[in-house]
Amino acid sequence: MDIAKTIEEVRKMRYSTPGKIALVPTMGALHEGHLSLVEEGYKHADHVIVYIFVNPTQFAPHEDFDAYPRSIDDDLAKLKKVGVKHIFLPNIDEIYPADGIPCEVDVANLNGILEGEFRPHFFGGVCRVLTKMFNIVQPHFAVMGQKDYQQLQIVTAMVEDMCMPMRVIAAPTKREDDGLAMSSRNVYLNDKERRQSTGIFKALQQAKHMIEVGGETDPEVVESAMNDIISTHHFDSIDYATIRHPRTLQPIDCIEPKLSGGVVGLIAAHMGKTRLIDNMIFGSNQ
Ligand SMILES: Nc1ncnc2c1ncn2[C@@H]1O[C@H](COP(=O)(O)OP(=O)(O)OP(=O)(O)O)[C@@H](O)[C@H]1O
Ligand SMILES: CC(C)(CO)[C@@H](O)C(=O)[O-]
Ligand code: BAL
Repeated sequence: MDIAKTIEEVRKMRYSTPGKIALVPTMGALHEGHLSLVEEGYKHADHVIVYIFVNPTQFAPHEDFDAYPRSIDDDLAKLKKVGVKHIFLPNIDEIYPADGIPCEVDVANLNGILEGEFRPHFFGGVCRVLTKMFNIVQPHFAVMGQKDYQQLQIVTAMVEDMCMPMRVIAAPTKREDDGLAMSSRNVYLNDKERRQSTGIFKALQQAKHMIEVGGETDPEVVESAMNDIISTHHFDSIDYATIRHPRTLQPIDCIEPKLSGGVVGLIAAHMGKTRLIDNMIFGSNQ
């Protein structure tokens, strides 16, 4: 495995590697969801570069930057097993030099809502680090997970609107057998919380059934059912459980079954000290 630690090293790695390059951005603590992004990368590109960087600018001071799970040796072993040969593992100073003058990258219509309302630092930090990483590595593709649906829409919009010469590829959400979306933060859940946490998937499944089988068109009726299911699973609080337009992420008046791309159900809720998010597309094939 070739591990680049500096911008100079990763550029050298990237330009001495012929063919198409897919970049898989991660914050480490890798699970099968991340490995599925690698697999997707190899469908489109000759080489996959994975970066591992816990990005400080997307965490608010009260959030879990220090506690965020870190397991570099384990991560590298997992990547080796799925055939990844190119890793970028920068330290914080390499990406955010102390004498750098910070720039903001703002996808204005999408940054302030949903996740952006509850984590105001989040998308500014994500867009900033990804702009840096995309410019550093200059890949043909970046592979990102649908689990972080709003992040995927924002990064896709950023790449398109800023005419970055690359394409964002969306990879489906990998789930545990009981439906819980895989996430690095799932390790925070104790056994009881882990069992209750399936409430989010169950709420999304119920919404899917109401829309696709029951023909429900009123978003408020579906949102109310999702909230009820999450509440019965003893979540401590719900940040949102909502039905939105799949690209603009704006609220909709009516769930129009023929709407191209369907609608998206998005949930963020707190189970103990763990904040979980998930989403599902409904009605896209009708
Ligand atoms: N279950 C999953 N299926 C597919 N992709 C995923 C899954 N979980 C995360 N990803 C994707 O992996 C990339 C890196 O995400 P990240 O390192 O934050 O992992 P995470 O599991 O989402 O962690 P966190 O618990 O911090 O949300 C993102 O593009 C994210 O959407
Ligand atoms: C895309 C990302 C790696 C940027 O730090 C992060 O937000 C994540 O892990 O989803
Ligand atoms: N999975 C997105 C990274 C974060 O929640 O900080």
